[in-house]
Amino acid sequence: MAPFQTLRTQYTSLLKRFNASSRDFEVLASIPERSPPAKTLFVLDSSFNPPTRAHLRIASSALRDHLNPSSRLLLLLATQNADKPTKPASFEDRLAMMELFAHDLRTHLATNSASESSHLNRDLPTIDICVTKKPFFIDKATAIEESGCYSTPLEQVHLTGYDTLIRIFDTKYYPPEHTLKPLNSLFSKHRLRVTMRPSDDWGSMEDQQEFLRALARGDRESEEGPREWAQKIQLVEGRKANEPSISSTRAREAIQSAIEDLEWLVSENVRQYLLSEKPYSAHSPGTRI
Ligand SMILES: Nc1ncnc2c1ncn2[C@@H]1O[C@H](COP(=O)(O)OP(=O)(O)OP(=O)(O)O)[C@@H](O)[C@H]1O
Ligand SMILES: NC(=O)c1ccc[n+]([C@@H]2O[C@H](COP(=O)(O)O)[C@@H](O)[C@H]2O)c1
Repeated sequence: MAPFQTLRTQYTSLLKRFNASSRDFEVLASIPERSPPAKTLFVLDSSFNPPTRAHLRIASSALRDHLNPSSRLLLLLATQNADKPTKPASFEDRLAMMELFAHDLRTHLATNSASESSHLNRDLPTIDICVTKKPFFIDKATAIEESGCYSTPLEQVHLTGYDTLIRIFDTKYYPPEHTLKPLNSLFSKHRLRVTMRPSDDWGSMEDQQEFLRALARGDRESEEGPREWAQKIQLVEGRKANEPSISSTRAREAIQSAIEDLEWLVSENVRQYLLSEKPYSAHSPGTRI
């Protein structure tokens, strides 16, 4: 692994090249660099601000469930968000942390799968560090398809949390008709694997399962969301009831006021980067407001 500052400098120039290009999607790095052709793409789209152990669980559980030597994981950073304005850390810090997270994830998979399945150790998935300018899932999926980086047709499995599923199904994002019809381009070829995220804001596990049952009953057909789409969405459990909830917000708060909590909020190399490079400090070279 390159030293932190080298990593950051590398991503600064890769990002500059991407921003200056007309491309909507680019693979900036692959870990390891050489890899067999992919047959299924798992896509974890996130702000990675910073990457957390929740992201680690989402990705590792998907990769373990669909064990296949030709599975590929894309860690996808969107440089434009559908709702949130850009805030620290800088994109180059986030990309550096994504690469460190990719190493942590591969170590986690190797360590935790040894007794369950010896072949995963040999065939740890390749992880691509990617960027897109597209904030919406329908456009991200098309940008990946059209990038020429992967053979086509190739199924994408987008890994999201329940809060993101709700926003994918919010017609406010689809002008001018404001129906669910634009999602057809996603569900005709691709799938969602959604981790439940019970909370006061998003409801209990039962409430979250009911969302999918309602779709399967045809409750969204009046908005042009056919019931068959429910078969393309897999809901999986996230944290156990007795485990604390993890989010990037919580990790950012821990940096300010409870630095010891970073141990269970983020993976080890990401923690080391946060402690050494201080990407959320007001004096960080890349801080963006
Ligand atoms: N604890 C979690 N449980 C389930 N899904 C999660 C969890 N944390 C993140 N995700 C999902 O991972 C994806 C990327 O997450 P995102 O970058 O928005 O993280 P976040 O922790 O929600 O960020 P922030 O706290 O900065 O709003 C989203 O689809 C989100 O729903
Ligand atoms: N309808 C959509 O496709 C839709 C809606 C809201 C957010 N998003 C995206 O989901 C991702 C996660 O969003 P947050 O970082 O706001 O949780 C971001 O890339 C964001 O742009 C997509």
